[in-house]
Amino acid sequence: MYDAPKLERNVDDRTIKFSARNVHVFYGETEAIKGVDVDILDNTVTAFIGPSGCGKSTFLRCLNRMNDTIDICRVTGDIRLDGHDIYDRSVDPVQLRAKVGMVFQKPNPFPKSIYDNVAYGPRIHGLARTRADLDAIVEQSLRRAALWDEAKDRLDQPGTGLSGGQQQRLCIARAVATSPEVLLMDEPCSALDPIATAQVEELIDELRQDYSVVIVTHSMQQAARVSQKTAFFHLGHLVEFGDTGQIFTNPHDERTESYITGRIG
Ligand SMILES: Nc1ncnc2c1ncn2[C@@H]1O[C@H](COP(=O)(O)OP(=O)(O)OP(=O)(O)O)[C@@H](O)[C@H]1O
Repeated sequence: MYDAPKLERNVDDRTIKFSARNVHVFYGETEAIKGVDVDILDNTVTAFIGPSGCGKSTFLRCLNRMNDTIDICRVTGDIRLDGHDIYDRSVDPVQLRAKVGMVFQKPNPFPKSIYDNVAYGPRIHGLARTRADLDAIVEQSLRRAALWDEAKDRLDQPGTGLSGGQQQRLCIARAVATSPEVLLMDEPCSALDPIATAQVEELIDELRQDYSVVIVTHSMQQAARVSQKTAFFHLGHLVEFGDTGQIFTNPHDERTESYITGRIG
């Protein structure tokens, strides 16, 4: 069983960041996402939950076109970011991914210094005119990722030399360095110990002041702790989407109830 979630999360009329309609995803002939409609709000943490293989990561990857990198994967339907079709031919997926950053399950810093890990995105996107600009972006990003104090005296040391939790915060700093509007997180704590997990969860709560955050998690406790909105996926369908408190205490669909009470999944 899970701990009762906090109920009131100030979910008001925030602006819609992503709007997805009738999204289907196929891997070859296999349909992994079967007609998903959802609106994802700004300044909100949205959790994607559901049993293994239900399509959470697949749908998450639609939001920054990471599925484009999988040859056999085909996405249909309409996904808009701030009203603009992200699958329009004029959209450059590299630019899109700067706006819609991603943090993966396993911390994956580049084999470079801490500084260069964070500076990488701003350099390739030409976001800094001078070294001082770049220094400022690196410092601000590390501060946002709650890593500055631990990293400031070792910026020239390899990112891979940090602890697992620090590496994940470095990956978050790297993602925020390109001034994204949305952060996608695919089980960002699954490789972390409980203390590092708590730090990253606290950080996620802070990040929503500036970003729309979407997190895939296997942990219902984590979804209840960090999110304001929860989407329950099952067999490629988005079965239920609503305020996190409602989903966990008063689910409307039987399948959601079965999952959160541990009967399926
Ligand atoms: N690269 C791929 N090629 C072929 N099939 C894939 C690929 N990635 C995912 N799938 C299939 O798509 C379906 C959804 O997988 P997905 O990883 O999105 O689910 P998930 O809910 O994120 O699962 P988990 O919680 O186990 O990570 C599964 O049946 C999976 O086998």
